[in-house]
Amino acid sequence: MFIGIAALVLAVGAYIYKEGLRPQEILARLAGPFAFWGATGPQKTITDGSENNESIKLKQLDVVGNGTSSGIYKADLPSRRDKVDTVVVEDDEEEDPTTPTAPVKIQLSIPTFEVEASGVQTKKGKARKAPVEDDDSDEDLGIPMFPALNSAQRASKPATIPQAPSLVVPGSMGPPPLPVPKLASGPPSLAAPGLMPPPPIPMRRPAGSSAAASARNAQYARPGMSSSSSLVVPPSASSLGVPKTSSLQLPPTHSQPPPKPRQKVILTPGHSPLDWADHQKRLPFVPLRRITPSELATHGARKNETKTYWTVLEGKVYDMTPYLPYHPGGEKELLRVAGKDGTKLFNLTHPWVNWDNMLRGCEVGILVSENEMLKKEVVVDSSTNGGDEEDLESMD
Ligand code: HEM
Repeated sequence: MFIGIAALVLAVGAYIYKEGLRPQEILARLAGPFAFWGATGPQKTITDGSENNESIKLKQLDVVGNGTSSGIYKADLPSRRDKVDTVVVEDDEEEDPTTPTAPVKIQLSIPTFEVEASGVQTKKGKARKAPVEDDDSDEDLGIPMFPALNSAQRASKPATIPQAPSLVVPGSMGPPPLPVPKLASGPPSLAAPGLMPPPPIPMRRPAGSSAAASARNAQYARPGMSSSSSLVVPPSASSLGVPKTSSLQLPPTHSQPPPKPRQKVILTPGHSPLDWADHQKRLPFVPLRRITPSELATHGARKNETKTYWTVLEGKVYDMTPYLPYHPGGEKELLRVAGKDGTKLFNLTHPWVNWDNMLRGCEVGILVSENEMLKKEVVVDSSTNGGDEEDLESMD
């Protein structure tokens, strides 16, 4: 008895070892003969289409649609297989071939997952051959169909994973950041963000902005930048808050008023400066004498019966009549000082001109006041000899 039981156990063990059955499969084999007890529908068997054509019993769990053979079946696989390409369903019942086929869903007991066989076709009235979804994971049934989120397989294949931040496993090395294209001569704002702040956006100044704003913007101008520096308005003392009476007042930007436009006239031929120099040498000598302002006035521009025009420069009286056609500024300008002292206006116009040398041949005397002329006349009358020439020399 004992030997018989031992032999039976050994035989069963050898069979299990030969078939490579798992515990679930063993239980399924043992419960197979009693499966019809819980059957809710007709019994079906499927074959895997392989050479040994091993049959698999099905237990219909649910009916899909009107087809009697369509539904969800529970299959008890007799053994482990690498692939089940084709499932042939042998129906016990006769079916109408014209009945539209419906998908057959097979729930395998080893392991517990569903194989959906779509497009089931009737074979010779009774048999059905339907392609079954390939089951490559039959050998590794305990491994999930897809790599787990924290698996090394997913982390080692960053290229196949979309670059979505949510799929990056914490703690693992994610894919390297995409290279950001940089322009060699582009502004810093085109570089990778976060390296340096973007440059300040140039704000357009409102019309009538103060010169202080220009001074603030001037600090961004590089020295030697003529384009920007020429457009920057130099700050004035008032714009910088410095009172005009303060000793810290900035020097004026313009030390003198802007020069007036040249007023040179086109001289007639033969009246150039060189011509005047030559003409001056040939002027007749005129003895110098004392000239009062009243006499000077008779040689003015208006009410002049003498038709000669005199002026006074630094106390010397000049007859500028021969110089009128030689004056580069025109006769009209020269006649403005006729009959009066023209020193101030002369120096305002062209202080660089050596008038003493230019008008040497035009000198007629010296300007004396009316009182001095009267005193001199008294002196002359009291003396026996006329001393006019001595007096003029002493005056010089
Ligand atoms: C009376 C003695 C004067 C002499 C000898 C004289 C001589 C000259 C000379 C040599 C120039 C040429 C300067 C240059 O090219 O740089 C000149 C220009 C001129 N002068 Fe006179 N001048 C006299 C009086 C006056 C007076 C009284 C006025 C006006 C009120 C006047 C108005 C001018 C003007 C407007 C120019 C042209 C300046 C310019 O644009 O270049 N001048 N004068």
